[in-house]
Amino acid sequence: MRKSIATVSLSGPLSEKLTAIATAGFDGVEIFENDLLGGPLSPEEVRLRCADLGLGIDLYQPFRDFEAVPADVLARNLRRAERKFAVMERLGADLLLVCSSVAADAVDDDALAAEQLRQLADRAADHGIRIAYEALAWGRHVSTYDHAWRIVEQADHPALGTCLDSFHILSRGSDPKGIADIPGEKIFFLQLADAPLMAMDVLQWSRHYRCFPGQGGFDLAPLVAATVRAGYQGPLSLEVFNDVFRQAAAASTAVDALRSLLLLEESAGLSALPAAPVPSGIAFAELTAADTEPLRGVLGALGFAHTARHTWKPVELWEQGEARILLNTGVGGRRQGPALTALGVETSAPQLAARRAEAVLAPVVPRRRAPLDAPLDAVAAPDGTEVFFCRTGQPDYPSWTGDFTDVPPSAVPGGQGEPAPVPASVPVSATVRHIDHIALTQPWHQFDEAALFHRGVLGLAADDSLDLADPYGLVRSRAVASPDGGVRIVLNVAPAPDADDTRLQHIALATDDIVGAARRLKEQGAGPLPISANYYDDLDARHEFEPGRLATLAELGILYDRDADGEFYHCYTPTIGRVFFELVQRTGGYRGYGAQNAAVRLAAQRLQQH
Ligand SMILES: O=C(O)c1ccc(O)c(O)c1
Ligand SMILES: [Mg+2]
Repeated sequence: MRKSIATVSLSGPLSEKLTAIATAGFDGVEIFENDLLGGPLSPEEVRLRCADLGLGIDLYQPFRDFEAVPADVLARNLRRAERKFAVMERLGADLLLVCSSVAADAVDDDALAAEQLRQLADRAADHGIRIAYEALAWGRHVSTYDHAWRIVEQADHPALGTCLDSFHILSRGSDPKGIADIPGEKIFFLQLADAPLMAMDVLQWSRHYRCFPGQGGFDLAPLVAATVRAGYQGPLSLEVFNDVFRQAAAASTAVDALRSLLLLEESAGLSALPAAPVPSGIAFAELTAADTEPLRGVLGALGFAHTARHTWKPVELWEQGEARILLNTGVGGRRQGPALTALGVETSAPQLAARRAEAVLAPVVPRRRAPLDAPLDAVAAPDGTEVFFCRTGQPDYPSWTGDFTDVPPSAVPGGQGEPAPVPASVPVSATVRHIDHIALTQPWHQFDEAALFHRGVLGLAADDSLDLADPYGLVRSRAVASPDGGVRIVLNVAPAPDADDTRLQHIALATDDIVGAARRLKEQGAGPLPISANYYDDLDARHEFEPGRLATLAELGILYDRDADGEFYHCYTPTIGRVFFELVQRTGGYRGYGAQNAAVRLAAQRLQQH
């Protein structure tokens, strides 16, 4: 279907918004009046600019507080409307959105509202303009879509129809099924916005927290499907009022916006995007640093071995069980690091995954490949992390590991090919099994975008967003995971718009012997991060442990959580650059991340930094 977006959804001056909207690939725009009023471009210039960019002006909005008023007010409102019709003619726009009145002088009289809207439509028609009447969720007398439709029906004018807005409909808990009762040709416009589920005043909710479809808690697909089933043939148009998007870079917000519409169309059964299986695991995590020595030390202490190196890139492969970590010293123009710059996801169909990613506007990472390298498709996540689609060690597809040559432990100068020497008291058997999850701190303005990206590109499901207390602010956190937990990514947004290079990232490693692994770290002088004794007093108050257990946890800085499904033990290495490691042990069916302990961990990390 045709795809449009209201200019209010993006930051910047109108001309920049229009460029971003066209570049992302939209077909049309709703011109939000304030964007015109404050700008230097005349309506004719806006019209030309849109034409040059290949954008249609699908709607001009909003026209407020028109209907159900005393006669003298009506006369003034009609005069006001005539002026707007003139602007619209100069713009070349032929659809005006009229929102239900919030004015104190509006009366609760549907027949009067219908009669006055009919008069408005009659005058609009003289200019070749149509009117789309929309119920604001906080309208004074008209606040539901079915009520707005009844008035439109009563007015019975060909130039008057209704505008449906998913936010107003779903925020009030209205059932979109009733849309089926509206003749499709009387639905003049469809505006789409999602929002996180919140208990707050609906006007504030709408004006500050709307987000793109798929980023909030509303179920938009049935609403869109019902509207299309009713016979609606106009555009799917995003109208998002959001405090963060108002400040973010318009170009990336516009791409995020279009991606949300593509995914919504897919979930409403209106289009078929290339499908791909959900990834089954994390193939590798790649850390980039000018100096990888401190990371090697920690990896050794964690029980990893340097097993192979890339045939021609400055990249080392470190392995333990199914956990694979790449150390890349080819920092190029990038930060000195260390930083987590890439991750590989394990998929049965890497090419399908790449095709889907591209179809949902994931930027494809240009490949630098030597002729014999395995084909490796990668896309960039919103935070710049490269996501590679991998099929590791299977006969039916070239494995990325084929680009690495084994490093015999003895051949590595300084013995770096082996795990660091371990005192005899510590069992040398590897206890890390695989990468449990990866935590990526997102740029502050791309948190919602990141969750939708991982859902739409990788097929991961998003948990609810959580607020975690850091001594210097709140960290918002949202996990995205595959249904079986094979791939888990935790997206965090830092408390303050920190400089990029202070954004922390971490790799969590699954072990089935957290105490052994933590003790080994301790004996190697690589952690674990000390945790306040007060935490263990509280743990003691909340849970009963077998004798000696709590003391062991406290000694090794191991945090603990429990839910109805199982238990969770976790501890941390110190932070190196932007990166730290976590060891986790899950028992039973525990699926969380120890969010309960996040504040204590964040406080301990802050203490370590100072
Ligand atoms: O918040 C508002 O006033 C407003 C204006 C126009 C709309 O289409 C809308 O949904 C809300
Ligand atoms: Mg609206």
